[in-house]
Amino acid sequence: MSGDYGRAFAALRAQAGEAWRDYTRHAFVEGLGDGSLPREAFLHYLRQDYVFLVHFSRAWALAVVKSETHAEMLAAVGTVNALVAEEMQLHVEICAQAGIPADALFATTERPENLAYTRFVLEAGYSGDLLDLLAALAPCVMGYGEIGARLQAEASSECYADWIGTYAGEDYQSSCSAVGELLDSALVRRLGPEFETSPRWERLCRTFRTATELEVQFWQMGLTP
Ligand SMILES: Cc1ncc(C[n+]2csc(CCO)c2C)c(N)n1
Repeated sequence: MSGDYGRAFAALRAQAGEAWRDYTRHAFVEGLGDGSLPREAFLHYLRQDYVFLVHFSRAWALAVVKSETHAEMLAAVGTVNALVAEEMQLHVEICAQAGIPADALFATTERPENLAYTRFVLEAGYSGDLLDLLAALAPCVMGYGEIGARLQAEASSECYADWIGTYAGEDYQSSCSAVGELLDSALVRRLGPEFETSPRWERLCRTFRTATELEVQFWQMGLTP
């Protein structure tokens, strides 16, 4: 169940092994699918996720800075816009319906698991190039694509159908494919067509795996409001 998110993603996902499974089949995820996730945990997750998206948008803005071609800039700036104008907006609306106003969202105290993840991603980009940054960003983007598509097919409850529908939807799935293409072309441009044989590949794999492990910690945090 890996969608068609490109060649590099398939290789990175395969080498992440157990961590990828722990992330995409976490108890929090299964609870979204069968409706057993307590509402309180979901709202706590959404509040934290709003703060996450603030920093994640900054990381994608850094991808614009680290781009070397117009095509790379276009892909990165498109993601910044989707995040700020759509995904963050969706969180504001869901939270407003649950009685959490927008200013309270922005003032949410960041949990350490949240801080660790986003600052790890930003640091990968600050001290590295676009490849280091994309290796840290990819688990988040493609993982939710994979989770959404699987839950859409398997979910046994309508409880979290909106959330599932957002990530299973055509718009989101095509943005995952676009990020997959960006990752493949950025790798070929910098490391050549046989990028898996480059001395840099192992470190990119490690960055991807660490970000995946931080996603697992983020779900775990969601279960403990
Ligand atoms: C902890 C956490 N991980 C991943 C996502 C999903 N996500 C974050 S940004 C983005 C858009 C493209 O980069 C998507 C789908 C999330 N919301 N929260």
